[in-house]
Amino acid sequence: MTTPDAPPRELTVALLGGGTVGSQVARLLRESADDLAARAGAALRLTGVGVRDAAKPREGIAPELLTDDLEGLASSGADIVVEVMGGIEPARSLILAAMAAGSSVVTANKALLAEDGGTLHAAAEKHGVDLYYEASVAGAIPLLRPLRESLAGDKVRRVLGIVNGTTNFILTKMDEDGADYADVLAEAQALGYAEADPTADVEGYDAAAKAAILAGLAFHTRVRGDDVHREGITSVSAQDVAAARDMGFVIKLLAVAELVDDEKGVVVRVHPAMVPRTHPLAGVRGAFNAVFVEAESAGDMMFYGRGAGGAPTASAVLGDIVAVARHRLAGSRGPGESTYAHLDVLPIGDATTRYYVNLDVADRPGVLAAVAQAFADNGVSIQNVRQDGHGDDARLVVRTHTAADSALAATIERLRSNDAVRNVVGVMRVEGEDER
Ligand SMILES: NC(=O)C1=CN([C@@H]2O[C@H](COP(=O)(O)OP(=O)(O)OC[C@H]3O[C@@H](n4cnc5c(N)ncnc54)[C@H](O)[C@@H]3O)[C@@H](O)[C@H]2O)C=CC1
Ligand SMILES: N[C@@H](CC=O)C(=O)O
Ligand code: NA
Repeated sequence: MTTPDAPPRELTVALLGGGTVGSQVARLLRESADDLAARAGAALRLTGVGVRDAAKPREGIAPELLTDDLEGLASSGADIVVEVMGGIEPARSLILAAMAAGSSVVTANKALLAEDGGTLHAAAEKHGVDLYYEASVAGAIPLLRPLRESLAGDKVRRVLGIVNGTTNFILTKMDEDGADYADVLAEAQALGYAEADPTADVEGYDAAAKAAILAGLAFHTRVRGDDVHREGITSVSAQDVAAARDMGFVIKLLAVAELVDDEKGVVVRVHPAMVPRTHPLAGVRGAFNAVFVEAESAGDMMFYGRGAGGAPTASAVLGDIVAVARHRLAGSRGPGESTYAHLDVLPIGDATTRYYVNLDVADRPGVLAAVAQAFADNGVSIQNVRQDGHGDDARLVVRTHTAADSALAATIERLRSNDAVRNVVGVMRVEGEDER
């Protein structure tokens, strides 16, 4: 390959964070310097890497670049400040200080964007700088720019997918190897997929933050992480995984954001769901992510790729750095926040989906009819029932047609109060059956 002519200018880059992602960003800035300069239109010079312990050597980062003075680095007036440290504070203050000093910001921090993205966007607007965050959702996969730019002329109705690599890695190993949850989590941590506190992954907070960001971009409204209905995977047992497998399903942690109520509101939810093994999401294994976007004119689209890990995430960060660099050279900015739609974020009860309900019931006449009545009285239509007797008890597995979450919740409450229902063994939403 020929080496391009030396670019006429230099832009400075300050890096806040030198961990899994930051170290890969530093490596790519160094190893791909010539290509990046040719693409951006200026050389990109790394001026410093902010870390907790600047005395600790980091492979691939020159020791003189390391600093624990993150405030000084953030407000140094670098052309681009890259925040890959994570957490709410001091990341938020450092980003705001960087913008006040005239720097454009690239961040991978979904927790912060979902908590207080409005403040960051307002500051970017005020100071006339860019705020880019492709790495914050679905790692390497180009997803936010397509939503923010390519689909700006369409109307998105639904976004559904797997957006957390750690939990998908865990669920895949549980499904394929019958692996133990704790061992798999440790492996995901060692591979650099998990958050600093992996509770964020396994309890669904990370996916909820990403769902909030996706919903905001897809529907031009503001959604915060706290608005998202969230259930993690900690209550998914090996038995649940095996039962799903027996029925031809796989359990995935899904993030769903959809327009509801005649498009007056949105429901945004993160929870484990059973997906048919024939569905494309079932084949998304390990730390890969996949997101379906349903838009009015475009129809259905699927975005697939690596959702976690140092190098894949750094790829998305570098893409943003080049975009932001081009804007600075042109004296322009990318698109700002678009929240003109002001949609209500509605409760989970307004969501509609199918369900799988697993019950232990007394094996005596009339029980099946009573169970069916509980569903019927709450307007939940049964798709099929499987009954296996064992001793005095019977196991009933009920699959429903599409129903409101509130109706299903009322049905379960009614079943729990029925003496003949000894135990509600499992309740799980079923997604992706319609496409079969
Ligand atoms: N690891 C991954 O696969 C992905 C991570 N992200 C996001 O990227 C960001 C960074 O993630 P990782 O690199 O995995 O984290 P990490 O824990 O490996 O690295 C964090 C870095 O920031 C520094 N840091 C953190 N808090 C600091 C403080 N208060 N003062 C000084 N230095 C501090 C640490 O010293 C370390 O160098 C997070 O926002 C994470 O959510 C996004 C997509 C994927
Ligand atoms: N912990 C996250 C990292 C990427 O966003 C995940 O597992 O997906
Ligand atoms: Na992405």
